Amino acid sequence: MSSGTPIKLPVIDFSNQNLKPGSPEWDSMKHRVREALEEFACFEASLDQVLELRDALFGAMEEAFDLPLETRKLYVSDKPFRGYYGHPSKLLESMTIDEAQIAENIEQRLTTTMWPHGNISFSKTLVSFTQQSTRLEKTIRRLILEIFGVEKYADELIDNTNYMLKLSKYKAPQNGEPTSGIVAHTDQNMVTLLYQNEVDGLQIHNKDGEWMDVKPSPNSFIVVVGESLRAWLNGGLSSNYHHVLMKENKTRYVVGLFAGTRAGYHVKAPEELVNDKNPIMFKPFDYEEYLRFYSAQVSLSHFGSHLQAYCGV
Ligand SMILES: O=C(O)CCC(=O)C(=O)O
Ligand SMILES: [Fe+2]
Repeated sequence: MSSGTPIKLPVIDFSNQNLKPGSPEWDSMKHRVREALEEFACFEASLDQVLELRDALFGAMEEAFDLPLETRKLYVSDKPFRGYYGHPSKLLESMTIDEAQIAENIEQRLTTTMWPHGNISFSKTLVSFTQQSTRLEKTIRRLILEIFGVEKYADELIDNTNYMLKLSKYKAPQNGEPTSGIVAHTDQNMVTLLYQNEVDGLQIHNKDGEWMDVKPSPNSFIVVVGESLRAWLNGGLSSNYHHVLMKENKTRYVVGLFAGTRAGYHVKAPEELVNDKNPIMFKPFDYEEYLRFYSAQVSLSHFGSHLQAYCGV
């Protein structure tokens, strides 16, 4: 296990809520996002507004996870969501929310699994967090599509997005030795945003295949490109190899927002990105169907590019 070298990822500020596509600020962010993704397949997106939720979010997670269960992961989706991400044994609750019912649903289905009598303030915090982070993700995806000159597909792609919120706790190492929190992988979805408490642990591969410690600021999300976006862009971006190594003697809490595509939507590179020099890399696939294949491969401890094995051309 590698101790890792500290790295400061490029930080791109998304706090301006009036940011308009086509404005000079938008164009300069686009260039910075492109540079960051080419170099690291990863960057920090800062959003000052999230600081208002920080104490409430991690405070409630500490309380909620302080129950007999070892690990708690909760899944929230803003559209009907079936299946799971990762190991089903770790799935505590899967649920759907829609704009109108978002607060009520979280209240009833999510917090009651942690607090038998509900927890209104935590549900409100989660609703605000979901709204802030999904909005940020959509902006980032628009910028990325523009980088590749295919922004005309942004609405369609975003409309076919399924969001999942995963709340995770990583226990401090028991005997002082660095302990694996999550094994090395690439994300299989489109884009992931990670928001953590003050305890670091995420490591990413740099271009030379060395592990780098990621140290995000309190107002930053770590943005990770997944395999589905790589496939949709016909290999235009790489997806980032990462894992979690727990080194500090403290508990780490992370909220991850996973943007994937909904069942029935075929992930397929637009024709603009396919030509003689860049032949199509993956056959069109349904993300949810692919996830079933992926989960089976992972539980058999098979490594390598699962997407390549599933639908590589
Ligand atoms: O906890 C983290 O920082 C990373 C989690 C992760 O990589 C994942 O859930 O896919
Ligand atoms: Fe991941």
